[in-house]
Amino acid sequence: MDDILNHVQQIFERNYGEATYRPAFAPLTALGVVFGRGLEFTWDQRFTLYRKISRELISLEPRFWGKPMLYTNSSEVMRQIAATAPWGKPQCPRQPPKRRHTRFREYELYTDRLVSCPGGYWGKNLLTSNGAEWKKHRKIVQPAFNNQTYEMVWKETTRFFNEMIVMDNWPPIPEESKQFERAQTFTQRVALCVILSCGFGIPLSWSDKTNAGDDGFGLDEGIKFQGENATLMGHAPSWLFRLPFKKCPYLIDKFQYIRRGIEAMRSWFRTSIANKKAEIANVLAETDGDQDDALLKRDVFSRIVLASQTDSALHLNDSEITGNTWVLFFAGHDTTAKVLAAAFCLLAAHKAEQAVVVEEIRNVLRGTAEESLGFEQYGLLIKTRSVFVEALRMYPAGNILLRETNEDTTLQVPCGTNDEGKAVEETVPIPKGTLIMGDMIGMQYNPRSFPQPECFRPSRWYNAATDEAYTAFSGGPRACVGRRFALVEGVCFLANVLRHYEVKPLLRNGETTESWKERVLQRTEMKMTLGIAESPLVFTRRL
Ligand code: HEM
Repeated sequence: MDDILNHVQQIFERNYGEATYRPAFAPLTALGVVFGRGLEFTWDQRFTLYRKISRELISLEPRFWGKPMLYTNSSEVMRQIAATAPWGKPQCPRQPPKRRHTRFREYELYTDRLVSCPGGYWGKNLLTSNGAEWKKHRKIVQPAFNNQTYEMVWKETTRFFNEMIVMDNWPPIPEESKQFERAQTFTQRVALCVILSCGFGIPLSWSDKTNAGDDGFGLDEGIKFQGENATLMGHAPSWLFRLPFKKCPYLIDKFQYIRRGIEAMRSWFRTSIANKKAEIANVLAETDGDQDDALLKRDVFSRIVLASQTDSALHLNDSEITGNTWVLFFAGHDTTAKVLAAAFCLLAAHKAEQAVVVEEIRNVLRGTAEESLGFEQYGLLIKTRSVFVEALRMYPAGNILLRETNEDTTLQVPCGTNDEGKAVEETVPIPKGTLIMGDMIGMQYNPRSFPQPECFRPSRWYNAATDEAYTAFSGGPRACVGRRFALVEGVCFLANVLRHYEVKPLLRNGETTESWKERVLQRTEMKMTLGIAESPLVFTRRL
C-alpha cells in the first residue's frame, strides 16, 4: 500500500511540482473536519482555488495527515471519471485493517473510504457500487424512473402544496404574509412527502406523523440526524457509540442520539420492507405468480423489494434491499429540498427574475382550460425550470464526486484556448490508485463553463437542449437516476408557490436587503449534502 502511495506522490510531484493546496489534514478525514473546514474549503475557495494557478486539475497534499488527491473543476474531466472502468467509487475493504498491524497512512486511507461507503451502515447499493454490481442495481432501479412516475410526482407535489397552504395556514387573503426563519421547514417536508408517496408508494397527507420507530423518532428527523452525524458515523467504529462516557454528558447525549437514530431508521427500513414483501406475496398469490403485474412495479421501492423474489441475475439480498432503500430515501429528498430553499432565497434577492418567472407561469396558465398547472405544462415552464437549475448550480447539493482508478490511465484536461479560440487539452498520466474529487462546487463556478459564475442568471439555461447539460447531476451512464424526478418536483412546487405568493427577504431590525444577501446567500452548510445555511423569507399572497 505504501508503495502505491509513494508512487502516487512521486507522480504528483513530477506532474505538478509543489502541491497546489496544502492543508494540514486531508479534508475528507476526521482530523480534516475537526481541525480544518473539511470539504467546506471548496466553497470558501470557489473563486480562487483553480484560478490562482489557471489549472482545472490541481493537487492537494496534506502537510501532516492524509493521502494526496487530485481535485478538478472541469465538467469534461468529471465526465471521464464519472464513466465506468478504470474509474470507480472507492470501496470499503472487505476486512477493516487491524490498527495494530497497520501503518499510519493505510489506516487513514481506510477512513477516507468509509466516507464514500455508507453501505457500511446500510448495505450495498446503487450509489456506492461499481462494475457488474452497479449495473445490476441500476437495471433494477432505472425502469421505475419513467414518465408515469414523473406524472405522479407532479400530481402529488400539487396535492401536497394544496394541503400545505391549508394545514400550515398560509394566508388565503391578498397582501397577507407568512414568515419563515428557515424555508427548509417546508421544502424538506414537501420533498419527504413526495419521495414517500412516489418513491415508496406510501400515501400520506401533509400533516401525517411519519414515525420511524416506536419511540417517536420521526422520518423528518432521520435526514437531520444523518446529515449532522455523517462524518462521525463515517469515521468512528459503531461500537464507539455503545461505550458509557459517564463523565461527559455531551458525549452521552450525542452517542445516545446516534444509536437511537440508527435503530429508528433501521427499524423503519425493516418494517417497510416486510410490509412490501407481504403486499408482493398477496399480489403474486392473486395473479398466479405473474411477476410482470403492473401493481408490483409501480414505484421504485416495489421494484427493489420485488428483486428479492427472483432467482435471476437481478436478485437482491436483504442487505442490498436495505442499502438501496437508504439511498432512495436520503438521495431522493434532501437534495431537492435544499435546492428549493436556495431557489426561493435567490428569487427573493432578485425581484426582476421573480417577475420573469411569474409572467411565464401566468402565460402558461392562460393557455390552459384548467385552474391548475398539469404535468403537460412541465415542458413549457422553461424559465421556472431554469431558476431551479441555476439555484442548483449556485448551491450544488450533491457536492462530492469521489473516484479512484484501478489501473494506470490518462485524463484529457482542458488547459485554455489556442490562437483560434478553440479549447486545448493536455493529456495527464494518472497512476493506479489515484483518488480524484470531482469538485462539484468548483465546476459550477468555473468561469469557462459559466461566465460570471457569481451572478444568478437563470437565462443561461433557457436553451439547454437536454437534461445532460445540468452537470450538477453528474453526467454519462452514472448520472443521477433521480434527475428528472427532482426537476419535475422542483418546477411544480416553485410554480405553485410563486403563482400565489411573492417571496421577499425576511429582514432583521435595521437590516438592508444588501446585508441580508451577504448574510444569507454567502453562507452554506455541508451536512452530507450542500445547502444554504439560513433561509429567512416572507411569503405574501398575491392579488
Ligand atoms: C436536486 C436534486 C439532486 C441532486 C443535486 C442530485 C445529485 C446527484 C449526483 C451529483 C449524483 C452522482 C453521485 C456520484 O456519482 O458520486 C447522483 C446520483 C444518484 N442520485 Fe441524485 N440528485 C438529486 C436528486 C435525486 C433524487 C430525487 C433521487 C431519487 C429519487 C436521486 C437518486 C440518486 C441515485 C440512486 C444516484 C446513484 C446513481 C448511480 O450511481 O447510478 N437523486 N445524484
